[in-house]
Amino acid sequence: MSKIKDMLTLYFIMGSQDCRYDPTFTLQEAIRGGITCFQFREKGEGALTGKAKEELARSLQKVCRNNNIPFIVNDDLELASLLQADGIHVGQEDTPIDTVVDNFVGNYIGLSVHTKEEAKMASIEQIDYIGVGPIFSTSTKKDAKQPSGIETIQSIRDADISIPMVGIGGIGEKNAESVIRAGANGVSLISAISKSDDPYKATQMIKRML
Ligand SMILES: Cc1ncc(COP(=O)(O)OP(=O)(O)O)c(N)n1
Ligand SMILES: Cc1ncsc1CCOP(=O)(O)O
Ligand SMILES: [Mg+2]
Repeated sequence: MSKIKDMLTLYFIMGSQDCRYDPTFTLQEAIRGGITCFQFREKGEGALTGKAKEELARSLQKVCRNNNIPFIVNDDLELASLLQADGIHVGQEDTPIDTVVDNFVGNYIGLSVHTKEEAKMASIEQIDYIGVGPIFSTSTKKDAKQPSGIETIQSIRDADISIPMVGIGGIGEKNAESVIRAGANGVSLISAISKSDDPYKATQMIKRML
């Protein structure tokens, strides 16, 4: 399997606003449990901004570096460039992909898509993977669209779009396998790990399903 597909297997996303415990501890436990990639997404109610956001990003990046886990920054092209992150993830309403391609020198560019039509519109040669969702209902992202179900993943694969893909939104131990069966290369998730009372065990349980 390709390096990027391996990397996407268990893609953990979080920011301080999502965590039950200290974010650095949460990330360390998730890494110990078997995540394969991390996205720093400091966003929403209670999120840090400015220097505090940058400092947290730097310390989480250090944890990733020490454990050979790719460190991806959500939305913030300036921060991703400043930190020389491994990747950046943007959505349909974020910085346009052309601008990201022209300004970001890291390895990976990810794009969110909600439908098969958006996946078809994506300039596949400019991006490394897509994040498809929300698949199931989520209370983590307040402005999330309606959940589409695993059918969207199936329909993207049926349309012969073979780009590496992760599902996102409401994914946990009970439904992770169905997302992979539908054709995704991995699952990305926030609360199933970040809000768990035992992030290490929660990660392990999900990893077993993949
Ligand atoms: C892997 C992955 N997939 C999708 C998203 C969602 O991105 P977006 O729609 O831009 O929403 P925000 O996360 O920015 O609120 C993601 N972050 N990661
Ligand atoms: C960032 C994002 N994009 C679509 S759903 C979502 C939130 C996923 O969080 P959770 O895994 O807690 O449902
Ligand atoms: Mg975004």
